[in-house]
Amino acid sequence: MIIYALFVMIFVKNLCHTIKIFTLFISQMRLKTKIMNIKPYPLIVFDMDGTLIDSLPDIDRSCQTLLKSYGLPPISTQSVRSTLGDGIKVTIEKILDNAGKEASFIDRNEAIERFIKDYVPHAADLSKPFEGTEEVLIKFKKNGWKIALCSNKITQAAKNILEKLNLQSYFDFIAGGDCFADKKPYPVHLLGIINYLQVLPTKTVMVGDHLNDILVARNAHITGSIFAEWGYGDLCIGKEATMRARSIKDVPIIAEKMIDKKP
Ligand SMILES: O=C(O)COP(=O)(O)O
Repeated sequence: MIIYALFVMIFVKNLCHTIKIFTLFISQMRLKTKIMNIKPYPLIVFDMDGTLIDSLPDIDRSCQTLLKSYGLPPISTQSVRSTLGDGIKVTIEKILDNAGKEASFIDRNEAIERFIKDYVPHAADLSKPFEGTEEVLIKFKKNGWKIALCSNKITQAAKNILEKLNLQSYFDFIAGGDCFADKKPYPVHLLGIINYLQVLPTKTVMVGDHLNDILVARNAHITGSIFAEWGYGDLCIGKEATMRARSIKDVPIIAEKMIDKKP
């Protein structure tokens, strides 16, 4: 009887051990499959304002409408342009901070809401893609690249613009500044896109005209960045980028050179 009980105990112990090994084996197989599923597609990530789209006219119009609604005088388009890059919230704060004493009592949150209400539905009334944008997107698609947008704009505004300009279908993912826990230059914005598309940071290139675009590429440790010299940013930002491009039409050839396309 004792010997029989001993046999049962040994059998149960071995069975538990076997189950443990089997579970470990299954989880390792799952991990291997997940790693193998990461596709070798290269990814090109574009900033929007001043890189793909000349969006300043609509932003400027909504800024002037906002100032007028508070009885404040208009400001120059150049001043509006200098506030771009960190998203709408920062743009409105900067504009009101520069509007003098009369603007100091304006509730910033209410002003941002007022701006969004006017801007989002009209974000593409006057905006146009920079010359060559569509042919560049077609070229990337043909060459087997994934395409994403990484903008500090509100996602809905970015989508409205791409839809109205018939460019939305080229994008595998559109991530505005409200898409992840933080926005450019924080790496979570770009890494969120990379993770969503299941591609590799080492096969990703970021294109942009603002320091945030160059810094997000650096912070996310991707292949590198291309500074958009045709955009709204100061040309000296180009020194911080991996490469520079004079025109959007030069981007595909530069990006191809930056990426090692071997699997
Ligand atoms: O609207 C902004 O301030 C910035 O937008 P962008 O990231 O597309 O340049």
